[in-house]
Amino acid sequence: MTDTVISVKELRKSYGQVTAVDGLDLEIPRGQMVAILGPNGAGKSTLLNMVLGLLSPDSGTLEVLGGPPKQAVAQGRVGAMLQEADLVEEVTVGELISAVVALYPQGREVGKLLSDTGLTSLRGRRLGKLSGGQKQRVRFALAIAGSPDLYVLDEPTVGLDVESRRDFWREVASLAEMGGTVLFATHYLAEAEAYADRIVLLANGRVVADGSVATIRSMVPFRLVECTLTDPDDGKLSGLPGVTSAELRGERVTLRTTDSDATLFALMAAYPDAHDIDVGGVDLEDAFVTLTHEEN
Ligand SMILES: Nc1ncnc2c1ncn2[C@@H]1O[C@H](COP(=O)(O)OP(=O)(O)OP(=O)(O)O)[C@@H](O)[C@H]1O
Repeated sequence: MTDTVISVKELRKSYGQVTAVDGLDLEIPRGQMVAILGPNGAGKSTLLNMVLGLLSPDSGTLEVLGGPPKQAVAQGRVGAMLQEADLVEEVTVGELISAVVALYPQGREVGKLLSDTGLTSLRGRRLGKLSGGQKQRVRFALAIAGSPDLYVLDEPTVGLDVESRRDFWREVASLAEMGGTVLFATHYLAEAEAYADRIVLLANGRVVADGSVATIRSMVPFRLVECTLTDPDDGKLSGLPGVTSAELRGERVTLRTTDSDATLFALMAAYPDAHDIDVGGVDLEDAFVTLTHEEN
């Protein structure tokens, strides 16, 4: 059995004049939890739809579980949760989930599936009567109903409240612990930071960064120096060695710098009363903005 779950080489897809995926290479091994990040229009959904066999590439190769995506999906080895997938309104949660579980050779036990996805109390309710977040939980239950090898989740936590999000990620982590491979797209960077083993950052249909959160953060050649000053002066701070930008919020100052040592020495000389000083790397959000802007 192959240990590569997704293998993508030189993948391209355009819609008329718009190039959505532009020569993408990606290998995802079994058991990895991979977040696909990128600004609006970066090509995330197009990539996921090709992985699910819903869209055909224009060129390049794409294999899922060692064969064409449609084959892996037909074998029930891929579970998907798509943005705003429609649900039949008239049937109840229990009826739908039982019917879908029965389609799979390795369908999960319905009662356990309902409790794992927080749907037990909604079992008898018609889908048309569910709230947006409850529908999202049903979509998740459908994605995991067949105990697939690969989970493809497109913005899975949109519409979920704080507690449901936490429960959702706990469940996804347990799927990965049991050897499942998870590929998810999200705009919630904190979720990617907390749960992904690996981040693939897309911009304009290309991979601009690929690695752990720490790797992605270290790709940005800036550090942040934060401190509290009495009477900070924007112009003076921006002129300190290494500083590329200064942000002032009252007396709290954040300096972006390419040379934190030089900045710090100059800062202490210019403002001897500087206190509560923090020096650190950029966070994932800063790295995201910097790396995707460079691409543009
Ligand atoms: N059916 C379509 N017809 C024409 N253009 C499309 C179609 N679907 C997507 N596009 C375009 O392809 C590009 C990539 O879109 P895609 O939906 O893959 O991006 P995304 O990263 O998922 O974006 P978002 O974060 O906004 O969901 C965008 O420029 C988009 O406008």
